[in-house]
Amino acid sequence: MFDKTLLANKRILVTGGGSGLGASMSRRFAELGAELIICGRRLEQLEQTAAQLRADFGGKVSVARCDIRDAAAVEAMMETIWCDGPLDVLVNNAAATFIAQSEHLSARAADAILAPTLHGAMYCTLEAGRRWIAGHHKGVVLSILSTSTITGRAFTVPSAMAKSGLLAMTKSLAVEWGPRGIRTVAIAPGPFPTTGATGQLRPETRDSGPAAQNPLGRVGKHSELANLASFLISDQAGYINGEMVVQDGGAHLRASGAEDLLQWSDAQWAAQRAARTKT
Ligand SMILES: CCCCCCCCCCC/C=C/C(=O)SCCNC(=O)CCNC(=O)[C@H](O)C(C)(C)COP(=O)(O)OP(=O)(O)OC[C@H]1O[C@@H](n2cnc3c(N)ncnc32)[C@H](O)[C@@H]1OP(=O)(O)O
Ligand SMILES: NC(=O)C1=CN([C@@H]2O[C@H](COP(=O)(O)OP(=O)(O)OC[C@H]3O[C@@H](n4cnc5c(N)ncnc54)[C@H](OP(=O)(O)O)[C@@H]3O)[C@@H](O)[C@H]2O)C=CC1
Repeated sequence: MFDKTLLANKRILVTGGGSGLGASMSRRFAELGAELIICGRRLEQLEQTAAQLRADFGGKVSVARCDIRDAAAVEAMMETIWCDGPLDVLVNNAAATFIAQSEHLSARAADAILAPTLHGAMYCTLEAGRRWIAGHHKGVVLSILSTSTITGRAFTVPSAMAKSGLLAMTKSLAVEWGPRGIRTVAIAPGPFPTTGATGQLRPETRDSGPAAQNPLGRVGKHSELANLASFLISDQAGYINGEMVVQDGGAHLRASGAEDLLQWSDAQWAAQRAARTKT
């Protein structure tokens, strides 16, 4: 689909690049010639993904153990990265969510979602952006958002709020940082099976799965998202700025993806709270 050198000479940080969609994007970027840095909280998971990428594609892949909720840790990670040269691309991928009745959300629960999803992505963007501007270096920020930015989404309100905030960041910085040579773009994926999404959104406990609800009758393939991401961060997309591309098979045109949960009984919600998974 792409020239094998599409991302040659690009140095890319993928937050949450050790697993899920972050790992799938990292894989495609490495295949297209990029140098990668992947970050997350679980060092062993990062090392395992990096070793596989090195073995498969032979390029340079580094890992950074970093909890992006911690602004000082993000700053330290960026300092370390810049010691070897500037990044060219930041992919804000790491995020958290779970389904819950909003009236049962404690402040700590709301913060557990907002902290990595909104604040963490913003810390990463500001740390990369200020270095690009100081060094007169071009950059691209790709943020992985959600169609909740268009529809809102019941039962995952902090996630919908965080993703909508990042869409505002994407549009605002397109204007503010565009003149500095920095593009900001986003993808709104529909359902793509991952351990994290399955664990937190519990499709197996819901009436009809995300594939059945989708106009195309299926969930997304990781390769589809990885290819879209590769295009958006490449120079071929050099005139796309401030845009969010929806990749959901048309699902959001039909419903937000949470309507089935309106039928849940109090007993089902109690069971959900009791069975909550932790990653
Ligand atoms: C493929 C299926 C798709 C079907 C639907 C289609 C629509 C798709 C659109 C999806 C949009 C976005 C998707 C995603 O983001 S998917 C990625 C999800 N991945 C993750 O969440 C991974 C990262 N997760 C984590 O880091 C943690 O699991 C998490 C942050 C969620 C919680 O861990 P943390 O250690 O921070 O939290 P604590 O255990 O300390 O708890 C803090 C407070 O939060 C409350 N809590 C935690 N989990 C739950 C829960 N499941 N339900 C209710 N409350 C929860 C916890 O009780 C604490 O509060 P209190 O101290 O007040 O008790
Ligand atoms: N899968 C889907 O259906 C959809 C996904 N999305 C979005 O796509 C992106 C990827 O989702 P998906 O792959 O499913 O999620 P996963 O839960 O599978 O992966 C999340 C990744 O983020 C990392 N991460 C989580 N919290 C932190 C933190 N505080 N600091 C650093 N890294 C962290 C995790 O690593 P570690 O645990 O080691 O920290 C993990 O590698 C997210 O932005 C999500 O909102 C949007 C719509 C649908």
